[in-house]
Amino acid sequence: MTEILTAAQMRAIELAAIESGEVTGLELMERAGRGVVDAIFDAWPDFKTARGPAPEPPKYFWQDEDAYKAIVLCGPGNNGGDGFVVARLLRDAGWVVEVFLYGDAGQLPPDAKTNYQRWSEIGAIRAFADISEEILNGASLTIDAIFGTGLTRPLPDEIGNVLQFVSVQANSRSKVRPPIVAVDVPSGIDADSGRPISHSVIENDEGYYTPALTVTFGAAKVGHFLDTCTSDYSCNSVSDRRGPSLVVKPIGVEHRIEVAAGNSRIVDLFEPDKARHIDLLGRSSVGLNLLFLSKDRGGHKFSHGHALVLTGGFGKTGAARLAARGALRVGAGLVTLGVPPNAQMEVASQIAGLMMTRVQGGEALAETLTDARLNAVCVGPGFGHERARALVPVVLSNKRATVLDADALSAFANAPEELFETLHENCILTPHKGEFARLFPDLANRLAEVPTRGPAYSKVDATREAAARAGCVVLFKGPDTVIAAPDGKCSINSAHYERSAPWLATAGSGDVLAGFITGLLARGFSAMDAAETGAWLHVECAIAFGPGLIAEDLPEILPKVFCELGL
Ligand SMILES: NC(=O)C1=CN([C@@H]2O[C@H](COP(=O)(O)OP(=O)(O)OC[C@H]3O[C@@H](n4cnc5c(N)ncnc54)[C@H](OP(=O)(O)O)[C@@H]3O)[C@@H](O)[C@H]2O)[C@@H](O)CC1
Ligand SMILES: Nc1ncnc2c1ncn2[C@@H]1O[C@H](COP(=O)(O)OP(=O)(O)O)[C@@H](O)[C@H]1O
Ligand SMILES: [K+]
Repeated sequence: MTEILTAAQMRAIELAAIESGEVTGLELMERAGRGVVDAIFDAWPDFKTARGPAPEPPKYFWQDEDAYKAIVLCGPGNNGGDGFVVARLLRDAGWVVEVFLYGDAGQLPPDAKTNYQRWSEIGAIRAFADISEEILNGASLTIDAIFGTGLTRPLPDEIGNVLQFVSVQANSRSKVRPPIVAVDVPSGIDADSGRPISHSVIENDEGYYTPALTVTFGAAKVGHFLDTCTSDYSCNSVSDRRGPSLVVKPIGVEHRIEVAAGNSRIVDLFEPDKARHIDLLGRSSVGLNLLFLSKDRGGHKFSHGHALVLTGGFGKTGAARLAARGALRVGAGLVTLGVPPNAQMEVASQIAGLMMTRVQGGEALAETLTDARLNAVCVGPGFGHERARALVPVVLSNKRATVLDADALSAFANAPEELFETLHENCILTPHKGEFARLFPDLANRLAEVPTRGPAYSKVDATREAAARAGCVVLFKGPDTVIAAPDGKCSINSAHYERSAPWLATAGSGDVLAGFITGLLARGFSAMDAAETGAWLHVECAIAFGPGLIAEDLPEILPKVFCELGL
């Protein structure tokens, strides 16, 4: 399990470590700064090997035209303190370093002030007002140590303007610009929601600035995997991989995080509500479920579940066929398509391993569902609103494990409460952003408001509220898919950083996801386990296939993914 933390949780863990006497705040800051410099050298090995140790006297640096140069932007809190440590360590490694401080040095918190003073003994500190385009462009690297987890309100213009410039600089596709390294969190982004706290920089056509590398400490923060924090504009990628990188550097508080993940005492110290924990899906978190994906050696098709995927009418059956193929590939023993008579020929001519049965209206569906072996249903892809309004209530009244996707959601835009009343705990709703807004307009509006303070309302908050209201699992799709259960259990399936899978943005990929989840329900997975495992496998398939992916490829690459997982 990879637990990711809110800013408040991280602060509590840091405080507990300091109060226990195990470590001082100053030492944590030193480790954090060291972690940033190590991550920089890992990401760009040339930066380490091309320069020797710092020669003396310091003024020599300013005359050394070949030395790498870093601009370090320090803020008024401990994030700025980390920046002073980074400045000192880079200087020790032979770099020319220029440091800029926002705010009054006299107001710095104690550890940051100590590091400010240490830097003052060896280098100059200038005000933000002195930053120019020329200075930023002349650097090999810019270090953003302005704000981290302590951002609480909109950025002052003085900082916003610098970030505005930095964002154009970092995002420019036409020119190679110096990369930006964010310390802990890109400044201006709220660590809990991944959203920028209001400033004109967010209006920029180029998007918010994306650091080539973000280095965070102890554990990743929830916001690293949500919303704007994951936007992928940077052309200054680390080494040969596309897109931004996130590195988590240990600073010695990790055992507390592990204890926290184990829900033992320390967790109660700072977060009594265990439903506030958020899991980042990874191989380890779905590992146990993967064991159950293997088929029983002595089993037969009926012992692996029978999924029913309902299709739309003539010319509209492709989406359900994609879902059905996904359900079969993921391991359901049998998959039957429930087809209206006008689409029978269309479907019959395009399937082999799948079965088909006629489902015209509610009565026929009720009759079909008298077969108790049909233990999971997928309803919605390519369905049409009329058919959805007629059949969804029948599906739900039969209390089968059910995935509701696409039109099964949109058809209830005018009366979401009607739908919520009939949902049960074995249901999963899989809305994309538009479908989510139709069913939960107030939550979507809240999510769309420009935040003016941190912690900002997040996709995690919205999905949790939606799940509680609907009374079932909600899987809110996107590159930052959030999955929540009514009891508050929540996870993020991130398709970012090393799991970046933009090829999933292709027609029909959501239908296959609905099919994967339905297949897992047929295999007996609980709603939450099916949603998490299905979503995780979906991204794994996209990564395994790579560029050029279309929805049809997803089920076909699944055997390779299974094979690599050792199934
Ligand atoms: N947790 C850990 O284990 C470790 C954490 N470490 C580091 O500490 C960082 C957190 O430090 P932090 O709490 O001091 O917060 P930070 O982000 O520096 O900013 C707070 C300052 O900014 C100000 N301020 C806020 N918003 C503002 C705005 N819009 N415009 C203007 N000012 C604004 C705010 O002012 P105030 O609200 O108090 O008036 C306060 O002065 C964390 O990200 C990591 O880098 C490591 O050193 C060691 C291990
Ligand atoms: N940029 C992206 N990176 C990763 N996954 C993405 C991206 N864009 C979309 N997805 C995923 O692709 C799927 C698209 O589903 P959906 O919007 O329902 O499309 P469709 O209705 O065409 O199937 C979702 O699972 C979503 O999480
Ligand atoms: K920062």
